[in-house]
Amino acid sequence: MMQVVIATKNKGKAKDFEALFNPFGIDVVTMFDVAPDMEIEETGTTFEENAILKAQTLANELNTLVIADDSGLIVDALGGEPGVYSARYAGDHDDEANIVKVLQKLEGVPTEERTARFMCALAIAGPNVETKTVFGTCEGVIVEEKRGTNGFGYDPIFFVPQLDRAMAELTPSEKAAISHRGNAIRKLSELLPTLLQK
Ligand SMILES: O=c1[nH]c(=O)c2ncn([C@@H]3O[C@H](COP(=O)(O)OP(=O)(O)OP(=O)(O)O)[C@@H](O)[C@H]3O)c2[nH]1
Ligand SMILES: [Mg+2]
Repeated sequence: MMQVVIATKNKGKAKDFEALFNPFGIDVVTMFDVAPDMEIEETGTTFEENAILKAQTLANELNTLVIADDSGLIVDALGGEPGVYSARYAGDHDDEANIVKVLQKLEGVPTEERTARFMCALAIAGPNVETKTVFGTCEGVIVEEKRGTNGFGYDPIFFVPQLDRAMAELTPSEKAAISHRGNAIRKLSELLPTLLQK
């Protein structure tokens, strides 16, 4: 079976990538499988910088083609926070604490001002290719209470007007069809055939 290596240690992201790649008969391999002890410090100040950093570091280590995802939530009323620091906004990878912090900061903010978007930068790096980056977004509104149990991160408070449900109320394939990650992958897939020929 064909496989793609993703430079991630986030199990929620890995599930998103499975929903995106498995329908094409492609297996998803993560750092848990190929580099469980490796820690990549995200020192960049943009999604793009961190995605490139993660993709190149793992690609150099494995000498193979690697995709990395750096992503986050941008809330307009919070001046773009939590942004690049989404995973560590309240506590390090503490999804529940991160949600509580966003909801507290938005207390009293009316629905029409609770607009937000998920951003995803995907970088692809490998031994014989020039590193490439693509971006995907998904527009939404931050609701006042959690809804649904699917997905990860901020999905329970991210309402998708297009589907009239929160991201955490979508099935993995429904999320894949509209998410920032799905939109970025669809751009990357246009580049993949050229990249893989090199
Ligand atoms: O509700 C969400 N649905 C999503 O679809 C989503 N995508 C990103 N995020 C948030 O942004 C952080 C990424 O930070 P991030 O790119 O550094 O990833 P990470 O540290 O979790 O894993 P890794 O890939 O770096 O190993 C994540 O932890 C989440 O808080 C999401 N939240
Ligand atoms: Mg990270």
